[in-house]
Amino acid sequence: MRDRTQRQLDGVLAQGGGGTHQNRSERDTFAGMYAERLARLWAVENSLCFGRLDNADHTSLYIGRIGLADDEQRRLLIDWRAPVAQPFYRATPAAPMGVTRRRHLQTKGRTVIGVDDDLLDLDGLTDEDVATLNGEAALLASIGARRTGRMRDIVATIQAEQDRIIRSDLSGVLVVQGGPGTGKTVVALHRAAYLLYTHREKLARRGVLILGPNLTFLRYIEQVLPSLGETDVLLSTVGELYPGVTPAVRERPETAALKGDERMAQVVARAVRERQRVPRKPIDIKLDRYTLRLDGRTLDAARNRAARSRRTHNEARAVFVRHLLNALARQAAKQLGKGMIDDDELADLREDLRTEQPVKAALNRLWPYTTPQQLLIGLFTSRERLDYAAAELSAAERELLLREPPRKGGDWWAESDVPLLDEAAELLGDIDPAVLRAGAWMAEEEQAAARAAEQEEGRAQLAYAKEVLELTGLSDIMDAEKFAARHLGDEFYLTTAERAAGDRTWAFGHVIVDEAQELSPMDWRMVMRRCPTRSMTIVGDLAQTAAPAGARSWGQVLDPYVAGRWRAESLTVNYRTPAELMAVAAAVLPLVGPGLSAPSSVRETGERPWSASPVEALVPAVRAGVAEGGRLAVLVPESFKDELGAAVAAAVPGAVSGPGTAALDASAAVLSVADAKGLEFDTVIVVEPALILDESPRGASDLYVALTRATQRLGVIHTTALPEPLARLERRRIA
Ligand SMILES: Nc1ncnc2c1ncn2[C@@H]1O[C@H](COP(=O)(O)OP(=O)(O)OP(=O)(O)O)[C@@H](O)[C@H]1O
Repeated sequence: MRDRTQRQLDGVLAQGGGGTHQNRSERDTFAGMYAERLARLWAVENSLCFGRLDNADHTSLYIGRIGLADDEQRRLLIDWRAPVAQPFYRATPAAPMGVTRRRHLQTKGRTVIGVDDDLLDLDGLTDEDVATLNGEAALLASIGARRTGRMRDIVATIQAEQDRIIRSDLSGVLVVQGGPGTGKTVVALHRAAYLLYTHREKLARRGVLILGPNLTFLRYIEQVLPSLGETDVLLSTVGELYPGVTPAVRERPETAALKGDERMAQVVARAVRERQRVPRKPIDIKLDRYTLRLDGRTLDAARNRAARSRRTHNEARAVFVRHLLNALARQAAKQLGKGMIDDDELADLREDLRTEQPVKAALNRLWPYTTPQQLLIGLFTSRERLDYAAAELSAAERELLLREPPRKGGDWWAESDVPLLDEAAELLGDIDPAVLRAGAWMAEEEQAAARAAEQEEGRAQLAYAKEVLELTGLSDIMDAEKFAARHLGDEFYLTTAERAAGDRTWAFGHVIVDEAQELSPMDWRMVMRRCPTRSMTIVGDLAQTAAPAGARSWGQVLDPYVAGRWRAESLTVNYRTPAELMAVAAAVLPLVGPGLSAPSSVRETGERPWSASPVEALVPAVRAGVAEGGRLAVLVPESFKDELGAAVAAAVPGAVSGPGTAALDASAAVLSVADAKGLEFDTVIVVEPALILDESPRGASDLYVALTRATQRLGVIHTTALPEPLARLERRRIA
């Protein structure tokens, strides 16, 4: 199939760029399609075939990452998402679904290196055999394996409770609550692949959005989907959802919490109305031949008419302007000594006035075109505007919102601003493209930003062109720049996901939210706008909520949108953390809140978690941990991050400080708990748990998250006394 696709692609590209526009665009479409198919076929190389089902009727089926048929259309391999593959994940001895044996195949390249059977035909088996059957060996081999720094797919070992979630209906909102390590992330990713496979028609055009907690996490999971065979998926954080803004400012938790509060929707709405306020006193507009006056009544009438038009602010401006220009034209006619004038004359006068500089200036002041950025900067840097727009907040709260204006070249946006920008964009609406192009109303910096975005686009096109040429082996004979100019028109080369990423108003076919407990009410308003059909999968753990504006119950989050219409599933088995470690984490749960229960671990390792003092023992402990092999993380209080990061990175070869791709690939990384959200490591060393506990209002959740990141070994290093639940850890002397 690869050879055939490669030949098809070569054929299309060899035709060159001539012909009519339509010919070219058809060729481009085919080239894009073949290149994508080729990439997909290369991505399934590892464990292409991982299972076999032997049926009671003596037929067999092979299960794999994708489906394959031979030239006579005989099925060679069944895609894991196909309905006939379902027994591979669901059949049990009690309900064998027509299957007598399920075989897991382990392969290296094209060689089978092991098989592992579940016998589902129970004749001749003891009760004990029956109780333990369910692909345990394959599962245990998979979860006990060393971690690579990237999440792997689990198509070969999906468990029955997970399979039910993966194949659940497309429509409606599905909430999956599950403790740490229960596979929420991995199940959500497989669900995306399953839905795109099963509902290709519906979803490919609209795409699927997957939201994760931070960029490191997205790097951690991004390879899982292509290896499952999907490309119409946009991975993003909530902070990246507003095109053109990259939040980089860290703010105080109280400020973030307030900005996530749903009262902010009212604040933004009032800030927009503030831009439409008209003065009580009349305004005089001096022109060459006469002076015109706009009195309070005329202004009020124009404003009310614009408001009643129910258009967005920027769109309603036309209504406002037209009303005022009419009033001005009538006055001008009077002053020019014309008695009654007809509609045509009025229209001429109006158009003359429209281009008069003093008139333009007055209209701009009265109802200014406004971008979401301008609105929020104007609001948060002016006490007066805040007093007006945020009158319902307390004085102390308004103080939290007040900020210095942006400095040239400096970062200004924080993650919690993003849903506010989105809210503002909804109310402000688009600015007429002709006005935008004229650009005069834009601040110089914004014009520069628009130019930079254009250049960035050009660079992205070029990079893509190089990639295609390399993939197709044509890079020696074709110049990437020429290729980009000829083949990559405005839109052609964009996948659904890329188009969606650049469009704030894109409506996705399905939205998956991971670590959903962290989203604030304002975040949810934005996310819901991206999914008008409310076809969503929401996965999270209320015991892990760290964000001050995060969720305390799923009902509280969802009832405002889909009251009584969402369904809940739970995952109860922890595939990551061994029982010895989970016992320690579970002891911390009562500090998080009443009534929470920990998931049960699927395996024991015999490795007991330990504690050691003082903090100076950290470097030798990291060295010893690295020597044991695998990947290690040191999880520290936010306030110690830089200092301890620098110390460990300087003393331990291969160790890195802080999040990012480097942290995923390093043998040891020093991270805050927030950086480690959703990730896992072979060994974890938690530093100063008492400080992690005290550092934020949700410190207990942070500590719980930290203690559940390890797949093998856990240590705690401290100088400050240990919190009570950790007091009985086995003491270790670090030499
Ligand atoms: N059926 C399975 N087969 C093999 N490995 C699995 C299976 N289910 C989960 N795992 C593994 O368990 C680990 C935890 O999964 P995942 O990260 O999805 O959990 P999570 O519920 O999102 O955890 P957290 O809430 O702590 O971030 C991963 O390494 C994942 O690959």
